[in-house]
Amino acid sequence: MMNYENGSSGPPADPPVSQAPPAPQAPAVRADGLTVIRGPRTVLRGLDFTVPRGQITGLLGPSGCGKSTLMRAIVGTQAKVAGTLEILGSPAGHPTLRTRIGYVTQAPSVYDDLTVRQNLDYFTAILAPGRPASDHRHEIDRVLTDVDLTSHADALAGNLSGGQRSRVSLAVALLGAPELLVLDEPTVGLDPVLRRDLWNLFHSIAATRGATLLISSHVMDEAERCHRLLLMREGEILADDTPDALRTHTGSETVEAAFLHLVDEAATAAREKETTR
Ligand SMILES: Nc1ncnc2c1ncn2[C@@H]1O[C@H](COP(=O)(O)OP(=O)(O)OP(=O)(O)O)[C@@H](O)[C@H]1O
Repeated sequence: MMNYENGSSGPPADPPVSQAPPAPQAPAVRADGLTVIRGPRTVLRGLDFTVPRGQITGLLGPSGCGKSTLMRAIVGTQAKVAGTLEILGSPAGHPTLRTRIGYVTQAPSVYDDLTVRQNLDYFTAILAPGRPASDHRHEIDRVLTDVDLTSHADALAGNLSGGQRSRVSLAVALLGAPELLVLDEPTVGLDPVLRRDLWNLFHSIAATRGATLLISSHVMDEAERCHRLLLMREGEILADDTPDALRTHTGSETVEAAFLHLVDEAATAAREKETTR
């Protein structure tokens, strides 16, 4: 005999298809005790941080503090990585991440003797081997529009300006609509107008595609353009916060002043630790 609880006379209504709450989406990056050794040096020392999805996180710190090393670890090209490093819910370097991450290194990786479109054709063929070129056309047109290079599609990459070549590299990274874009100092050496245009492009990529961008820079004024910041120094994370919160917590007017405040604070804490030994 059926036993209906709650006093109703009929059978219970069908349960919802899934009563379990949706699993929270893993952050774009989760690091726990992340340590990297390069040659004789410990370059990253036990980093703990997360990078949320759908936002622009700036990775800022002086030259040599370990920004590129951290990015290499995130994209899975760095050896001697210890601790936990999860990217989009999978361990860094997992083969399924290859098409989900776009990476632009400091040196634009484009072939000078190919046109912009030929470069994109070539990299698309690597990303999706075996697909006929006609299938890629729409996507290549889309990334050319994204980086505003449609009118230079048939120019030889070797004849482009530095800023245009950087944008070709970015277009290559955008192929396949990756969920995470890792950009290593993409604005270095560019004039202020190009830098502004690139930052506008980064914001439009985050807003229209919902992509996560991790962008390194050693120019502190670029910090103000990020949703969140990871401030690094000598292989450690000094702060992980929004630009507003950083300024407020340190009583500083600019992120640069906040950074210097945190450096001084860390030095004082280290001295105190030393004298209490
Ligand atoms: N192949 C290597 N072997 C040993 N040490 C290395 C190697 N490559 C880099 N390093 C060291 O690791 C540290 C971090 O370098 P990394 O390139 O990550 O810094 P960065 O913050 O990206 O610097 P920049 O802003 O100048 O690009 C530096 O002190 C550097 O000397």
